[in-house]
Amino acid sequence: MADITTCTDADDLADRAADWLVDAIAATPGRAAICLSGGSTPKRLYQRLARDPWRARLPWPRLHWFFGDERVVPADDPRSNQHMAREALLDQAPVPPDQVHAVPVAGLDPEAAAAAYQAALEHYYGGPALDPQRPLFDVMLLGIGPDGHTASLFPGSPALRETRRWAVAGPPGLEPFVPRVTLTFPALAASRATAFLVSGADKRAILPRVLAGEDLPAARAATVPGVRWFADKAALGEA
Ligand SMILES: O=C(O)[C@H](O)[C@@H](O)[C@H](O)[C@H](O)COP(=O)(O)O
Repeated sequence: MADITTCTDADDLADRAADWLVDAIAATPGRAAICLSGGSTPKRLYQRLARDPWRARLPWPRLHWFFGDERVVPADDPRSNQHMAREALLDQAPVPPDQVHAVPVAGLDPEAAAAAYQAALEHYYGGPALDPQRPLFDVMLLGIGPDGHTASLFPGSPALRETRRWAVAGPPGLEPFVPRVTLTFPALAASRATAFLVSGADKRAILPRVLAGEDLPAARAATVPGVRWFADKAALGEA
């Protein structure tokens, strides 16, 4: 049975997810890696983390920030996940700049960006092989698209079959139709704690399909033990 926190609305979802994240980090000793989701839903959560009470409760000097996927556009492009996260959180809080590990899209070559991100992940982790006893991330935040994608793992994408690399380039599956870099299932699964944030009536059709375990990327990513769901009533069809 899915562990779903039913939230009144997008603001309540952001409050509850922020509390969950702060508690998850408090339970993690030492350096901690938070992998941010893109899209629009998480923005409210990120804005909350930058302000009290959550700001005061986060151990900023020991936090490292990663991205579950990125649109291969300039870092200052409004479609960039890095751009959204910096505006909402990373440039608004005491985050050491070298602890933000954005997908390197500067050259705008998706394959090169994926390879560079893979190298950055391996450098942070300390090697190229994931140890199930030692997760890569401490917190993984994910969303679901109306087609059942998560990160930039879209239905039918070759990236769904990747078992070795942690980050790959891939085609867009939905707006914005720009090339993507995405974490793969092995990387998404390598997290101590995982939460899906699902808000809005446009998720009303896809959410029950994902929760039912249909063959969809978000459903596969949600098979990790202990996954949490924060969904508002609009997405649950209760509003
Ligand atoms: O780059 C992206 O778009 C995200 O990583 C993507 O996986 C997102 O989580 C879903 O598309 C849901 O997006 P919304 O939260 O905007 O509905």
